Parts: sequence; C-alpha cells; structure tokens
Amino acid sequence: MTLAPTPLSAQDVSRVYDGLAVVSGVSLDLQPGAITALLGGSGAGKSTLLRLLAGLEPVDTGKVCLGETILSEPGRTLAPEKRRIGLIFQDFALFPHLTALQNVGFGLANLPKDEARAIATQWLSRLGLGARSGAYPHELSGGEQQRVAIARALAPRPAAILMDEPFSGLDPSLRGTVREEALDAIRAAGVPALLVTHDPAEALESADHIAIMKLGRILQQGKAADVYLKPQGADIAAALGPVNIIAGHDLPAGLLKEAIAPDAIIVIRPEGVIPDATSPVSATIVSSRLTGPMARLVMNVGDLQLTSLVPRALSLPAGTETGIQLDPALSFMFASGNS
Ligand SMILES: Nc1ncnc2c1ncn2[C@@H]1O[C@H](COP(=O)(O)OP(=O)(O)OP(=O)(O)O)[C@@H](O)[C@H]1O
Repeated sequence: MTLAPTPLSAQDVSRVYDGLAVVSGVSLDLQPGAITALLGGSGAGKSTLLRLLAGLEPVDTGKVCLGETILSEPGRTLAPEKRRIGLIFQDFALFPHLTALQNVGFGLANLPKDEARAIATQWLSRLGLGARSGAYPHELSGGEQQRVAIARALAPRPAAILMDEPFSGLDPSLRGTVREEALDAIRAAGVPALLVTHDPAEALESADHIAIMKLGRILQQGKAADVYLKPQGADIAAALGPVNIIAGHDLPAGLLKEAIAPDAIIVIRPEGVIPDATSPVSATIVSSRLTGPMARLVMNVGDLQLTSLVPRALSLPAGTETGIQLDPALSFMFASGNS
C-alpha cells in the first residue's frame, strides 16, 4: 500500500522536566519532500523536540500530528514503532551481529523474505553499498555505517524521517559526500524530514527550511535563504554564523543609507563588510588570514573593529589603508530590545 505523503507537525507542544519547560509551546510543520534543519546551541531543546515527534517522550501540552492523525497528545502517546517514522542518530545504532543487508532488512520482517531482500539490496545499492551488503558493521567505515543506517530507515517506506546530528560523528573529509547522498535519497523519498544540528553551515548547505531554537522555543522558521537574509533578531542572525554586532550610535555616518536610531543594534554578516577603495569611510586592516576559499580581514574603522570575509583574490595584507562599504542585504537593524 502506498500512502500519500503528509506533513508531520508539532502543534504548540511543551515538555517539562522538574518544573522547567525544555520545549515550550513549539509549533513546527515538516513538509513532505523537504529537509527542515532544527538549529540551535547546546541545551536549546532540539533533541527533546525530536523525541516528542518520534513518540520517545510524551507531550505535556499540544499535539503531534501526521496529517490529520494525532500521534501524541497529553496522556496519549502512540508508540514509536507504530508511527512509521524512521530515526537516524549520530551513533548509527546498527545491530552488530547482523550484516549490512540484514540490518536494512530488519524493518521489513512483515514482507515475504525474497521481497524484503530485494528491497534491502536496492536501498544499499542506492546508497553506494551494493558491494558491501555482506559486511558486518565493524567491517564498515563510519560513513558506510551511516549509509546503512539511512538505508535501514528508508527501506520500510516511513511516513517521516527524523535525524539527530547524523553526520557529526563522521570524518570531515567524508561528511559532505555522505550528507549529500543521504539527503538526496531522503528528499527523493518525498516524506517530511527533520535534521537536528548545531552546525549553521550544515543547515544552510543542506536544508530547504530552517527553524532556529533557543531556550525551548522556536525563534524563527522559514525557507533557509529567508532566515539567513531576513533574520528577525540579532540572536537569530548570530545563530546562522559569526556576525559583527554594533551599537547604532557607533556606526560611522554614510555606511548605511537608512536612518539609524542611536539605540538600534546593527548586525552585519562578515561577507557584507566589503573593502572598497572608492568609499569615503576609511579602514585599516589589522589582520588578514586565509581560511580556505575566503580570507578573514579584521579592520579598524575609527574606534570600531569589524570582521570581513572576502574571496582570496580580494584579500588585503595587514597594515593596508582602504575604504569600506556595507552590503545592505547583509546588514540588519534591530530595536535594542530585540536581541
Ligand atoms: N530526561 C531529562 N530529564 C531532565 N532534563 C532533561 C532530560 N532530557 C533533556 N533534559 C534537559 O533539557 C534541556 C534540553 O536538552 P536537549 O537534549 O533537548 O537539548 P539539545 O538542543 O538537543 O542540546 P545538544 O545540542 O547539546 O544535544 C537540557 O537542559 C537538558 O539538560
């Protein structure tokens, strides 16, 4: 039976431990065929929210729904194994005594043996592991084990996929490739998918939607580019990468066109601070470091210090006097209470 993909949603859910709400009135819609990254610092409540969606924890308020079906509400939690939700964790959690093929086939026990084997083989091939189906977990690299875990989660045609830091245990040289292949397979499955991460670069590179979580609440959610380019507060802007934060009254005149309230907070992404010899606002480069494809320049602008990220070819050595301008699309102004 093929079921039409439906959204998985948390509706005003809360979870309280020892009198403290670690998830507090959260609503989140996970749309079929899209990856939603749940991003936030340590202790923000990300894993707890995932556990509420998975049915590993009961909700204290609100509901978890798959389409119109209620999966959790206070006093009633449909068991995780009855939700048709695939879970992928950082530690792979493969059965050590089963081969890759048997691990993937584990969730297909309700199908005839031949059919289960064919589906499991298909998923392993799809994730580039066709030749390793007889290997045991200890014979596989971390990246291969995680691909098996992803194949195992997808093989039973889940209604949704929930991932908790699934790529953070992988070697950085492998991480990008495994992530891309895994998320492509998950997107192609057309089901709602949540990716819990504390890595803003991972969220921006991989996700269609981003939800920023802090102190048990979702501060902003939306399309990844919208959250990056239209943050609704300084802390949201900072959650997506390092930023320059300046009091409005410290910003030199002429750098932004709009009128700046003296008590405003100005947040500027480093790639929005652009050396420009023709600008009347002058800066002195105090340090210059190549960080990969981009160079990080720290500069003094009067009493102010700003960090700029520029492509390597536009880098300037320490000691250079230059002008600067700000990219208005990467510069945000907030009222001082909105941090
Ligand atoms: N079973 C529990 N009992 C009591 N407190 C808990 C329990 N589980 C989590 N917490 C607390 O809830 C808060 C949120 O934890 P959670 O693991 O959801 O955060 P997180 O955003 O996933 O953090 P991290 O990125 O560090 O994993 C933390 O302060 C944690 O100590």
